Amino acid sequence: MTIYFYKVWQPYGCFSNFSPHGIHIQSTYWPTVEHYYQAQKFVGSIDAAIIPLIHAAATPEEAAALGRCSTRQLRRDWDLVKTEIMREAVLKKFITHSDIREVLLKTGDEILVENSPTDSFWGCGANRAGLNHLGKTLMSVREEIRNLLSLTGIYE
Ligand SMILES: Nc1nc(O)c(N)c(N[C@@H]2O[C@H](COP(=O)(O)O)[C@@H](O)[C@H]2O)n1
Repeated sequence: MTIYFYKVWQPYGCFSNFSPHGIHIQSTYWPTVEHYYQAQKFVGSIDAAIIPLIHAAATPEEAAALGRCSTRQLRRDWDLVKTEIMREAVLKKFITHSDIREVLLKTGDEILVENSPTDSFWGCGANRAGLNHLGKTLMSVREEIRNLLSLTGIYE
């Protein structure tokens, strides 16, 4: 059975990057993965001044709106690095928060799909044929955590 998720208040909402699960990365605390991901778009760009505003955004929706502003210049390598940046943040989220780690592990080998009607890169898009990179990232993180647990048990 494929598991579809999207909004935080829907089933499996903890898989959304908008879920309220903070992460520490390189000594900085980010309130959600979405805050971190949107801010990384501007590292090293001439519009890097937006980063503290994204960091301070009251909600992930606000962080996303700031990061999606089309008049600002993204870092040049964004398309090359964004999937690895996302993977690092999502892995950190599920290593940090044991309750949602259990939810992820309990999905077994089910296919996970971000059911975004508007995003066919991170999600499946309106026709459900999109690339689903967030779902793929979650499945890869699930596998990595499973392997880490079986080797060391360090997250117990
Ligand atoms: N608009 C919106 N609402 C949500 O609740 C979402 N989960 C998403 N998807 C996330 O948006 C991010 C991609 O943003 P960019 O298009 O690269 O600015 C990514 O975290 C998706 O999972 N969107």
